[in-house]
Amino acid sequence: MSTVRFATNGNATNGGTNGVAKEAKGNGNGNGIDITNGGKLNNANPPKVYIGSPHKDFNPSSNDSLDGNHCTYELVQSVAQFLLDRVSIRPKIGIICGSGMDGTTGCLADALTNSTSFPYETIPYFPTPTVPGHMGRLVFGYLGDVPVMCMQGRFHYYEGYPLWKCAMPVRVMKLVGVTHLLASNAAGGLNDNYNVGDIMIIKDHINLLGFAGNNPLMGPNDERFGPRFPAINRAYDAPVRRMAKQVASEMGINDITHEGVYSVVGGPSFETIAEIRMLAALGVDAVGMSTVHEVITARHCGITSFAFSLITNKSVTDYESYEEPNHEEVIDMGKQREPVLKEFITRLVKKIEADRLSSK
Ligand SMILES: O=P(O)(O)O[C@@H]1C[C@H](O)[C@@H](CO)O1
Ligand code: HPA
Repeated sequence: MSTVRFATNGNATNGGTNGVAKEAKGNGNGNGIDITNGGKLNNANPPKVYIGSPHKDFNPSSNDSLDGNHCTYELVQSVAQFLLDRVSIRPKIGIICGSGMDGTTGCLADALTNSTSFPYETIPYFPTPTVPGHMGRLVFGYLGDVPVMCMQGRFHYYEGYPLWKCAMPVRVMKLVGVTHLLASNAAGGLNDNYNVGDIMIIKDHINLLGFAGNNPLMGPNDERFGPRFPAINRAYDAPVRRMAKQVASEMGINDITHEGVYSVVGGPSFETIAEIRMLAALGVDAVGMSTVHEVITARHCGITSFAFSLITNKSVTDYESYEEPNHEEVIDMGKQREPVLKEFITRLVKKIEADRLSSK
């Protein structure tokens, strides 16, 4: 595996030859309006849409930057171009590894061959993960002969990033050419039939953060990514879910594989007993702190999405219980299940690729 260390975050040192430094400079006044033209709109240089900027007048005076509260299509494009300039493979499948599956050793990303790896801090404008167990590398390579790009570590709302920024790498995937997203996560199991170590294929979600008025698509919308009001009722692709169930049968792990509803909470505190009981009453089978913002962002820009949870702990529903969930058990369970999950994902990736090529 080769590791690329070209530039520190936001400071591309390539002199603009790959479009990164050039794009990052914007037009000098930061709003896409040609001030040499009496402030009139210049059609060749339409105003930029500052995605994820619910603040002020959507007209930041500084250069485009992910440090502040805004981001543009052009900026995401420049990040994608930065990567495309440095790798030769063109993956159609993007993978996001959840807690415990993205550690330093034995993780899925290590299974990639002919790989090139970018620590997040070397990718312009990329956030950096702060959670133990989330390594923080973007790895391009082949998984069972299929080209993929793999996020070894993701971003959570509780780390302090707005949701659009947590999900920004999904938009980078889109502009790199990805058509299918596979996301994994660690989750607490609410369904009585689930055991620790089981896999839950996500068939739907309840976006509790969205109920509270927080969504990765909030703020101005750039139609080049997708529509203002995207449908999300078919977010978890049925054919890919069928393929995943087929994989589970082939691997002989049907008894530990389920299909269910995932709900996202903001974290980082785990849930109270009353909250778990409420979620169970709502029909939630597993609860976690990620994935939903990524899938919404992926569906918005037309990426076919699949996600699954590894049940790393059973949610506590009993006031008499002395059990407490903790992050260490989450990571331990991820490590224990690593070989099974690696096989599961590798086989699924092969099926998706075969299906993609046959339906061309
Ligand atoms: O990134 P995921 O959703 O796998 O991580 C879960 C949620 C928290 O980040 C952490 C709690 O232990 O695991
Ligand atoms: N709750 C929320 N997130 C989680 C859990 C949980 O019980 N386990 C792993 N991630």
